[in-house]
Amino acid sequence: MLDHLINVNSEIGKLKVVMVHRPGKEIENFTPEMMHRILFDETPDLWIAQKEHDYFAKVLKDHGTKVLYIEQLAAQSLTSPEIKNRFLERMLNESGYPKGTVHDALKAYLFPMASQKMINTIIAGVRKTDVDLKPVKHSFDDAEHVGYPFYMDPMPNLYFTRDTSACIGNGLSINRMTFPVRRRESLFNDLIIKHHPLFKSQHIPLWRTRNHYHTHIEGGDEEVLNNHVMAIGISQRTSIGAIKGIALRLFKHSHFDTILTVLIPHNHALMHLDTVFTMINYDQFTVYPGILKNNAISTWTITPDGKGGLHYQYDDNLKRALKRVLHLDEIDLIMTGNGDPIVAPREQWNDGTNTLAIAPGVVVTYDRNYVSNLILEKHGLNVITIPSSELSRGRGGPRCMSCPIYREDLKQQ
Ligand SMILES: NC(=[NH2+])NCCC[C@H](N)C(=O)O
Repeated sequence: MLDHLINVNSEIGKLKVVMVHRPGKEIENFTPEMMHRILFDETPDLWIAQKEHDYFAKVLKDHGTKVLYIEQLAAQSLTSPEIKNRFLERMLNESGYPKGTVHDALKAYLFPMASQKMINTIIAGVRKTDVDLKPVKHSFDDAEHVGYPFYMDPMPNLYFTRDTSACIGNGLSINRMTFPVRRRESLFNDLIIKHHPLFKSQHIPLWRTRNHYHTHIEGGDEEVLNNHVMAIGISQRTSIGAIKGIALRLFKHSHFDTILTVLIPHNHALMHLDTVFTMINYDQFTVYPGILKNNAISTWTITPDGKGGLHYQYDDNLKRALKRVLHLDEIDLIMTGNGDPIVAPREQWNDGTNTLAIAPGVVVTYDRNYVSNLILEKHGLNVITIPSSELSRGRGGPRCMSCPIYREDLKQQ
């Protein structure tokens, strides 16, 4: 048993413990007209997606990583009827049913289930036809939901475990997600950190909680570059207010003293910093060329101002900013799709930039992005590819599908 289970002081330290989610019924339990709202661009084939995810998990295990499943951790955290009841009430409340007839019917349907079945059912979504409740005809309260098939929406994005929480140092950022469809996911992280036997007695510091209603941050934007420097994307999913909040907390209560913020286009394709920039070795990074207009990009380096506030240093050159904060003489920015004007956007769309380092210079990538993979190999990376035809339809890659909990500290920091 590791003396403290959360330890992430880099993006590249050997990955010892990771949390994932095996895609379930939730990625087939939606219609094409729901896709935009639930942040999907396709309707994946569940059976193949599960085979692909099992392959991903096996690659991690074969390289010495303990793979934990969030759905199992959540069920194992329901260690008493009181904890189960409190969790379900929070889930029903955030699903729109704080009380009333629908609340009562959903409670009667879910609470008697065994813990794992209840967790899996919540993730998969609850249809109106699943529940023993005859809707009141012509009810004004239901007027907006007539014909909508669900009482509780499915959670098809849960297999992107990177986003709802981020392990930083020995603590955790539990995230207020940007879009409603993903907001309930971090209830699982909250449950696990408070009640799972692996975590509850570890007094894990929280750098951010999900209880923020005007700011949002997602783990795809939170990159731990080393044991005192983070990179955080200013993106469609992470707001300035959230960055200021986590910076103040980290600077006051942790060994982190520098946050390199990177302004990226606010859109679905480039939704998180890790869709356009990842660290893969001591001095090597993947970068999507589409974020570098004439090689320029806006960055602000945030550091403590010595009076309890924040100091900002602007730089429009990513390479210069990275060398400065990481104290590196030279760095290797490896372009997605080898910088080709057609291949780069195409492979970025299928997460060719979204690599997962499992050790310095050892990366897991999607096999479909063969140009990006080849250029990584030419730059000396050990590239381990995984099948991805269905997993990629959720618009996330290997880094998105993994929440590192424990990485070995690097010899050289
Ligand atoms: N870290 C990441 N890049 N996560 C990708 C998440 C994809 C998911 N469909 C969403 O839009 O939220």
